[in-house]
Amino acid sequence: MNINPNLELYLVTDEAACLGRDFFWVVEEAVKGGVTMVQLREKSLSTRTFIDRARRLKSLLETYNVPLIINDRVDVALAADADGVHIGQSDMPFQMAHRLLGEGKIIGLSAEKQSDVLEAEHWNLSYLAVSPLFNTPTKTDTEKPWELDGLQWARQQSRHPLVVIGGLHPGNAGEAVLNGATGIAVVSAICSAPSPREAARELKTIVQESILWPATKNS
Ligand SMILES: Cc1ncc(COP(=O)(O)OP(=O)(O)O)c(N)n1
Ligand SMILES: Cc1ncsc1CCOP(=O)(O)O
Ligand SMILES: [Mg+2]
Repeated sequence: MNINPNLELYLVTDEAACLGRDFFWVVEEAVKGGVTMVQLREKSLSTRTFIDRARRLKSLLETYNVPLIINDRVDVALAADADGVHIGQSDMPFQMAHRLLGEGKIIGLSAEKQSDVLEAEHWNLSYLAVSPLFNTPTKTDTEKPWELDGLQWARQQSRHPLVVIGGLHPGNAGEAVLNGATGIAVVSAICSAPSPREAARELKTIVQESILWPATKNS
């Protein structure tokens, strides 16, 4: 697996946000709309059910060549032969996760405050998540949102690709990229959309146009 994945549009799953629709249908529609990476984020499943879900998702995503990331759980990532893990500041430390996973796996880390960004310079991350960028009802146990000025600061300080998460939607995705994000991660903007495929398509277009914007603005 390429440990420098395409981060443009990163879907973080939440079955409760799928409005009663089939979880795998929602993810597959999102992938058909242009999602470039998927994180399986499960907070209440048993370990066995988590592994079963991860293995099924892995075989679905393989057919689209889209990497699967497991939230929090290095053991589940190993059991499902996922492409990597996402760890936060209260999860397994980076060095341990890296040692257990070995080379060739994607490792992403959440930065919730300035000292997290500075500390992360020591590690070979695949990406650093600026988390949360904006307030979001999807996750409320967070530090203060970074907002766009905080994102600009993180962009100046960090050598890593930056993913932003928290409150992203079509109305603010472009400004996130223009202020330093390499890509955006979303839960509700895709999982709860009437059409996850169309929502993903719209967000992907915005991100890609914003990446190109400085180069094309005078052409
Ligand atoms: C892409 C991405 N960014 C941030 C998070 C949040 O991780 P964490 O702070 O560990 O919180 P939980 O998601 O585990 O509740 C994430 N999952 N993904
Ligand atoms: C998992 C996570 N980590 C930081 S904010 C968040 C939730 C983002 O959800 P939404 O895209 O619905 O705001
Ligand atoms: Mg976590």
